[in-house]
Amino acid sequence: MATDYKIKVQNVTKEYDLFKTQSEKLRAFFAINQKPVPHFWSLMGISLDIKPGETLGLIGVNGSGKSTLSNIISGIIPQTTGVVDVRGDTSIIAIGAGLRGNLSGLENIRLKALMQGLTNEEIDQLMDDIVSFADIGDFLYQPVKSYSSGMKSRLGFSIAVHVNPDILIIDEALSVGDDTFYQKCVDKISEFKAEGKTIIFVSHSLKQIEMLCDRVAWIHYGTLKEVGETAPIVKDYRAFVKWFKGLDKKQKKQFQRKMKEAQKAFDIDAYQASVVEERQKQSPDEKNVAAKVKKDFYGSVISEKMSLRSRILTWVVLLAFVMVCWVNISGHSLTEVLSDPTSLVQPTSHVDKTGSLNK
Ligand SMILES: Nc1ncnc2c1ncn2[C@@H]1O[C@H](COP(=O)(O)OP(=O)(O)OP(=O)(O)O)[C@@H](O)[C@H]1O
Repeated sequence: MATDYKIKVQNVTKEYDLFKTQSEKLRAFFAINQKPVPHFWSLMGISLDIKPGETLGLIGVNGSGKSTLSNIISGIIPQTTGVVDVRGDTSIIAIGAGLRGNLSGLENIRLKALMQGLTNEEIDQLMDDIVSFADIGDFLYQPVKSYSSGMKSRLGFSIAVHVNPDILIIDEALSVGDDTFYQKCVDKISEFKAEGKTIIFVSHSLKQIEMLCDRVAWIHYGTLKEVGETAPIVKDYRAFVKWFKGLDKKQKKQFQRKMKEAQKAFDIDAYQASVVEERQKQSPDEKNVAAKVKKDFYGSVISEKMSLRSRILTWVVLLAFVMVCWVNISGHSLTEVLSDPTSLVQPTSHVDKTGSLNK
């Protein structure tokens, strides 16, 4: 069946637990954390369709959630709720995304291409093109951790555009290259556009956005503020930036604090209820709306937190493991312990060669 979208994002949220230490994280995992952990909602319900062959720009101030959204679409991180339907292979270019610091540039090319599903023969055929586009000279043989951000971006961009993805996601990767490389990238993006590929372009450069994007989504502190034709959205965003710049230092801080507080206080259940209400209003005859919305919210999501059932199961497995170890150490047989658990705390008795019972 033909589809009218290449990527569908519906009611997508992303929650982060703001743990202070690793042990706090571990205790929360085993549900033995007493202190409540503050939460932060990086995305608070984004719904958006991206059409096949379009270039969609993502704009917004620092920390608004652009990278979170593009990472969810490219499958790097899971969403907390919502549907993300991506119809094709994605390749993401962010500064250093997916590059392994301890491997050389050459090894990274092979690894990333293999991960994109290419065979070794296909990689061998592409290798010269990738190397020549990246143009990083002998650094190719050095570990990527020694690269500058510009070099990482060159390598990442070159790999991503040569593995021939259906969907290209470019997250700020053009902001760190020099002019020559920038032009090469723009030409490559235009080539992709002409081939009818779908592109998501994240950038703070409104000039680049205006030059490359058919439509723009303005992400504003975790919400989708506006989406539509490039010119009017960029105009509105410029007006917001001008307004913000006009505030004094204290007003700016206050505004940012207010927005971040709202992201901490976001109530996912209230949001879900509002989606149910909206859907009921739109289609009053539809049955089981609440159940359907619940399925849309959580049906395609692998929870990062353990459910009560999983927690109980984990504890049972752990206790069983400790018990088996204890039985082993104690010298009693398992059947003996199962029939009389108190024998675990009693000394082992055994029959010696003469047939007498020793304790
Ligand atoms: N792993 C994490 N743990 C906690 N908070 C996170 C994590 N990753 C991102 N965030 C928070 O989520 C919010 C959105 O971050 P994101 O990187 O998506 O923003 P952005 O719009 O891409 O910002 P920028 O323009 O600066 O790149 C930020 O407030 C950030 O601090």
